Amino acid sequence: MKISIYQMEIIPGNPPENIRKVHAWIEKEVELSEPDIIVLPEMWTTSYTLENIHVYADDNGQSTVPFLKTMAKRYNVNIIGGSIANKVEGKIYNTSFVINRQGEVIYQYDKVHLVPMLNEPIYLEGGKKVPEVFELDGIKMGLIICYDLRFPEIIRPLALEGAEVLFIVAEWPIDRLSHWRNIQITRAIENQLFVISCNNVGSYQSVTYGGNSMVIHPSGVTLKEGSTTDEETLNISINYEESLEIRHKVPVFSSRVPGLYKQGL
Ligand SMILES: NC(=O)CCC(=O)C(=O)O
Repeated sequence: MKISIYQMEIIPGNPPENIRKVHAWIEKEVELSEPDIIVLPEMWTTSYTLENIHVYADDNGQSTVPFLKTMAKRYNVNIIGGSIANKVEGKIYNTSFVINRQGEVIYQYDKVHLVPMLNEPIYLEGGKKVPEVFELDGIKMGLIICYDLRFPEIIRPLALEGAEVLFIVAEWPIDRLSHWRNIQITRAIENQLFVISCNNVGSYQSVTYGGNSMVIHPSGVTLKEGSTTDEETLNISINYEESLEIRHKVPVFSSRVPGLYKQGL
């Protein structure tokens, strides 16, 4: 499975220009690398321009989703569509869309945990459903959005339901880069799955975003990592079945004692 990750410098508050930028990147990337999956960052049409997000938000994804569907179908590629500010019935969600090679939206997720450090709860509405497993090319996967990474309770069920790959789309600030890197490695090890993340670079107002998009093997080894400051593309080919080998060697899942664990906390 070949994956291309766009560690993008997002133009703040300019959805049409960001769509043009992603369009050009996809065209070039498909020709160069022929990926099976491409991955975009969180809030890639606007960045965290939250004071004006009601102006920039996409109404029910109607500008962004048809664009992503066209790209997927035209280039025969699956798309983990980062996330966008998505206005639904007057509320704005941080929503991710997953599109298959046929150009169909096969999964949609509204970010559940809104990040107080970026004032997200003031401007956005949290999702009401935890992430679920979806399939691309017959492989089970999960997807979370940035701050969700700090909540292992929504990631474990994905692994228990068979996800072998976890995508993280993010706009993670440079100030907490060590958390970003270390928690991802921990999630890969504890859940014995591939972690594939896409962060942005660049700054908006006083926040600088820290890149370091990552691909982590289920053993915890970092296979690929972006720079902290530069817009770039990460290309990697993974064999998702290696997660099964790791699960066989260190059988964490069969050692679990769920009957003893506290529910609902
Ligand atoms: N965009 C985000 O959710 C940022 C998360 C963050 O800054 C943190 O968890 O720290």
